[in-house]
Amino acid sequence: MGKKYRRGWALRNCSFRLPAGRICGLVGPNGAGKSTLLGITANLLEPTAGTLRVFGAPPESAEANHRTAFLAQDKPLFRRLTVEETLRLGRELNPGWDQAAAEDIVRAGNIPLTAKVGTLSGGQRTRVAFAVAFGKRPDLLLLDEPMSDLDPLVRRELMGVLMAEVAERGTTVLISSHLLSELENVCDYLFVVSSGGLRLAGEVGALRAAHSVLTVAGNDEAARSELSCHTVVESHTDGYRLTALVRPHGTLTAPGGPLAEGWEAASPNLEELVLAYLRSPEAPPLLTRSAQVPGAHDTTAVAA
Ligand SMILES: Nc1ncnc2c1ncn2[C@@H]1O[C@H](COP(=O)(O)OP(=O)(O)OP(=O)(O)O)[C@@H](O)[C@H]1O
Repeated sequence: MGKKYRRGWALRNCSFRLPAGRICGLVGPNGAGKSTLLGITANLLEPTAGTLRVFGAPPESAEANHRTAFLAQDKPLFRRLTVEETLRLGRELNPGWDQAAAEDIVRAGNIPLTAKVGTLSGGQRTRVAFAVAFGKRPDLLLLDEPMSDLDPLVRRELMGVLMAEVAERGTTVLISSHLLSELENVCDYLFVVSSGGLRLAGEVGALRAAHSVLTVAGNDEAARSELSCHTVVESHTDGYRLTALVRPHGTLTAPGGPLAEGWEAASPNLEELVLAYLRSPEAPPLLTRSAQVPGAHDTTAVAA
């Protein structure tokens, strides 16, 4: 699946799958194509090439629309409506609407139902947009940098609501964010995009297990050449230690393994993994088996 704007391709040759029931972090630098991917999934944009399927159906189908809720980056709400009227609109547009769930989220922020949306702070508006998205009781929740204007306590609270919802209902979530530490706590699946292409996709645990952070004292060519039997995603030095993120081939630390004495190996956290791939656009992409679309070319499957 791909999307071309007048300036060029925003996404290109994106064939991947997001299995249903996952909470997937969508990560990448500014302009990588994250909002474009979410917009196509939410049926606000059309792909230029290839196809995207939501629950196996086209995004424009009634089924996909009915089961999907999208919280866009700019949280579009009608400024002249009151909070109460906004929730009523949600109720009228969505057959499965859960008024109690939506009102609970609004009330927890002490937002009067009679307040006009245009008079709310940015964070309060985000809370109302969250309430509308959750009130829909979606099977797929698309969140585009949802937490950026929220204070830390509210972030934690709404993340808690998100986790409870997902645990209770098995909702599939695709959430874009630049806050890697926050994603690490909630996501069990990860997509890393850069320059319109997918770099990493799969279960966070499997992606971490497929990589190692290797360090060694010094900074010489000999040390770098010892890494050549592995796929080196990225390496850097602070002048004293060489650090590399690699996809190891074979056992690293076993006696007689491919690394000489002095090397230390550790499992990367999500932040180390993402940063290494973003720093090295030339590193080969990695999709775990569950993220691949078997036999399909230029097809993206969400909640499949
Ligand atoms: N309506 C548009 N017209 C032309 N180009 C666009 C349009 N929307 C996005 N683009 C371009 O497509 C590319 C991807 O943009 P997109 O908004 O999907 O990135 P993003 O990963 O969400 O970025 P950010 O992290 O800054 O929100 C960028 O180069 C952007 O300039």
